[in-house]
Amino acid sequence: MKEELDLNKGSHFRFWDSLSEDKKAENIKKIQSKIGVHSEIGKLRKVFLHSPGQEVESMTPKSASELLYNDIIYYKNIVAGHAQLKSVLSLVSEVFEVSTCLEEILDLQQARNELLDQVLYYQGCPELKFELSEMPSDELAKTLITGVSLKRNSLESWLSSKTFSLVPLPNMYFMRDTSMVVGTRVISSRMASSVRFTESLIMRAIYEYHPDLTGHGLLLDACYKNNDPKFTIEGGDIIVINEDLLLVGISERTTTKAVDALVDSILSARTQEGKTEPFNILCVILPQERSTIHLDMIFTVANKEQAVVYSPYVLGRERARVVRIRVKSDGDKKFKDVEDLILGLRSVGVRMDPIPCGGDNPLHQQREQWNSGANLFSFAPGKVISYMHEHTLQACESAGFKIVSAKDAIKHPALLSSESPLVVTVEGSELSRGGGGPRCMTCPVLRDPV
Ligand SMILES: NC(=[NH2+])NCCC[C@H](N)C(=O)O
Repeated sequence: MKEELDLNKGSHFRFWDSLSEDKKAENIKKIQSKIGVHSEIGKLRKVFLHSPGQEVESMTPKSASELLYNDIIYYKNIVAGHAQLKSVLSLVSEVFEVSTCLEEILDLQQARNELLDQVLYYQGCPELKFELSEMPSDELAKTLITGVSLKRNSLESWLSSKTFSLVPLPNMYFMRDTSMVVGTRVISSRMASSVRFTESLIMRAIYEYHPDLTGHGLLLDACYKNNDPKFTIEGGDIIVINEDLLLVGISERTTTKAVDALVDSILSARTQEGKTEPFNILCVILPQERSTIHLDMIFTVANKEQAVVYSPYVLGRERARVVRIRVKSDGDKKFKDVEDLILGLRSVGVRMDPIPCGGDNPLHQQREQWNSGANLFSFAPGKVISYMHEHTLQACESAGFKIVSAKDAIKHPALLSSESPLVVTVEGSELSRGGGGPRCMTCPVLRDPV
């Protein structure tokens, strides 16, 4: 961001920085009931979702790829699939709709003012400030997500190739990427693509001001570190295995620079919390391809010792390189290449048996992975939500999971508390064309310990 605007004036986070170490530790205890994610599978208590709206229809075939979509998609066709996801999650957890939280913080004058300044400055349309600040909060929240068309009221705008002054946010329903809770703190993402930057500003403001969430420090404030294109980090690349182990994708979206900074932030957060045991990060160097934008496109945890994987990049000859970083509390770091992700996990005491996305046939593997078949979301140990991919579901069944459709689960919620591992399937043929699956659409805020 350019220099003139003081983006660090956010009151809560600045206040946090000024606290003594003892006060920070006290606050961390208080916030533990509000936010906390120490695994991928702990019983879900709070989760962010965004039910997609008209913003998804803002793109044309020409702009789709720039807006990070595989194709244009139709709002009507994705509503049902997303509603199934939301209904299932509402049966097991509190669901925060982002637009509602946004609306609520926009009632606070300071939050409204700061967020508007940041978004309009970043999008290069400060002239909209007056018009937008006069809007009621619900209308403003909607406008920030669906955008404002360019008014053709000058020669410059008449001849402009732009369609919008304030660009819409069609990727907003991929909640996973723009912020994340790791342990008891938040990482505010720095998006690799500018078309998603406003989303991360919105999420940062929500964590800063929303009464149900505020009260913690930021683990990494990457959102504001936006002068350096080599410093980007997105939630789809961060997988929390346990309190002492993270998996990180080094990808088109998450850079080594950002991960180095993350390691240092975790180290200082752990020091504040009085933790003395070493922690590990397994870094998976992903191929820079459209279908592997994030680590969670090739690996998601489905149960205590089971993960759905895209075998070619996790286990096969083309497998991704994996580097283990072991960090001691005195700051000593050891780097080591490990054989593959599964063995890397073993090397730090975690067993994960792979369930192959698409089964064993390379054709099915490629087709189902492309449509986010390896991207499952766990709402409790052994309870996952997946799109309907025939061969992946068969592989899950062989690995001991029962399959239940979201429709049936919504009609008979008792199905969700079955003893056996469960895959709940949602209709995703159209949603997946936005480029992600159930894990990408969810951002857990609070989970029980496993
Ligand atoms: N965690 C994920 N895999 N997210 C998928 C995000 C898809 C979105 N269209 C993007 O490219 O940013």
